[in-house]
Amino acid sequence: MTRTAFSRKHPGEAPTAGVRIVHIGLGAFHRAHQAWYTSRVDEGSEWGIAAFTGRSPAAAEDLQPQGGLFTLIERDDDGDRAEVVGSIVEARNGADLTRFIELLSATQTAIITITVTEAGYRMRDGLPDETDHELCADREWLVGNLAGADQPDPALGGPVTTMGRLVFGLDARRRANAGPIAIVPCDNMPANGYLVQRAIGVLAAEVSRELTDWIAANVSFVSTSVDRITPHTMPTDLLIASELTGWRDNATVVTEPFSDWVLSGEFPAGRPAWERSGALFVDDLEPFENRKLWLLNGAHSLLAYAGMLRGHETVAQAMTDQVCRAWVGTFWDEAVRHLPAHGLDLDGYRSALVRRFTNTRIEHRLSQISGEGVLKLRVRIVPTLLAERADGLDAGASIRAIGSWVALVLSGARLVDSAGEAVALAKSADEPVAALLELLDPRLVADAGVREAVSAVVRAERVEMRAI
Ligand SMILES: NC(=O)c1ccc[n+]([C@@H]2O[C@H](COP(=O)([O-])OP(=O)(O)OC[C@H]3O[C@@H](n4cnc5c(N)ncnc54)[C@H](O)[C@@H]3O)[C@@H](O)[C@H]2O)c1
Ligand SMILES: O=P(O)(O)OC[C@@H](O)[C@@H](O)[C@H](O)[C@H](O)CO
Repeated sequence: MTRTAFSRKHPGEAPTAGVRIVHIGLGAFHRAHQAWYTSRVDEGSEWGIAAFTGRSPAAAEDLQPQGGLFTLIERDDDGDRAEVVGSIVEARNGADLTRFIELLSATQTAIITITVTEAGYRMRDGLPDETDHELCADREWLVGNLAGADQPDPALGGPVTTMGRLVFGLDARRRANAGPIAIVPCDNMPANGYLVQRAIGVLAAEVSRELTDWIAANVSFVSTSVDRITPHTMPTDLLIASELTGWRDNATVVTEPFSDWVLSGEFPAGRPAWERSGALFVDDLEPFENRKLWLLNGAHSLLAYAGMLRGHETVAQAMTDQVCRAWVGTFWDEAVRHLPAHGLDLDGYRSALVRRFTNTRIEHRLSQISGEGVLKLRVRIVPTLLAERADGLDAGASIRAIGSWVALVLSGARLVDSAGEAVALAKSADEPVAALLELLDPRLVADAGVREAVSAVVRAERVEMRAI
């Protein structure tokens, strides 16, 4: 598939728009979500996306020869529907700082969206992680290279982390006097806009007063709640895509029909009319993000750890296990007690989640969800657990989720985690359960009831522990 060939066959369907959106983190989710939302409302081809990979250049290498075009398969219980999405007009290696800086220095660039996973922000306790070696190196580079009068040449290299690259890019925009811009993180983290604002604020303050002032006057940080279950693409999906579209595509993405995007914040240089494809713009994001992070992502993490311990491999499989399903129901009962009773249609949301989780044709692997447990459990499960305990309740299902993670860690299961060193240290502590809980939140360790209940889950699981 190439853009020229596609346009020839479908005149008018995929003209190449100029770049107005820069994206960082060219994974499956960006393609199924922000790129798709944009493609549905950009009839005038005004809002082209230049998408940069977060780390490995592989996604750009697949997409660039296709001119950024890719097939999105919407996979429902009763079939697949494919469309070719044309909103990504450039796919770039994230290390291509020359193009990145050029685009951020251009007035027409109005928005930066980000999907680099929770770990990609390299934050710890709400601040840039001081123990992250790459981030420390980037901080040194920023201070050493941006404080002077001349802009460093991006062709000679520069930061490697997302936050480092953003600060470099914003400083270039300031120097180019290219005007305001909105930064729109789309990862599953509470108050993600504020988080990025804080990280960038800390790094920029180390660079110069001019940069800090310019950011305060010109950069809007938009917080978002994003939703569309998008598993990793399987090799057979590429064949299915070419059968459905007649195009050979190396960058196919499979997703569910459902999608949701709630945003809060300003777009000082304009934006696509995303509301026409269903996005919701609100003043108060928190109830929406808690509903999504706790009910959907919390249940996902519970199913991942408890389901893996029970031998399941996918969300849909785990949902057919009545034991797992009952734990999910109880977890939802716990979580909804701490959400606003009105305005969120919690019953409808839960019913929809059951339908989405039991879509057997979506192969969403528990192992994919199980990664980054430390960061994920903190925002997906711990808030409900603490709120339940504060109300004098046992928080049994929240404890099941965390206890299952602890049991898996102690069983030696290979769980991907950027906090892997700290997890390994905790695992070898005299009291590993307490040390692992401490990593998630010190308040968990301070509650003897939680410690005992988690230990009970671990003891019960270890009896039947299989090699994983
Ligand atoms: N997949 C989903 O169902 C889904 C739904 C909602 C939100 N999200 C959010 O999107 C994120 C990405 O999901 P995906 O499906 O695109 O995953 P993916 O594995 O397809 O892509 C991940 C992207 O993040 C980049 N990345 C990973 N670690 C990084 C790091 N440390 N620094 C910089 N970049 C890094 C990768 O290079 C890649 O571009 C999720 O972590 C989540 O926060 C995903
Ligand atoms: O993508 P992750 O690894 O942050 O989390 C795994 C899933 O819980 C997540 O991707 C959900 O499927 C998604 O948030 C649904 O919108």
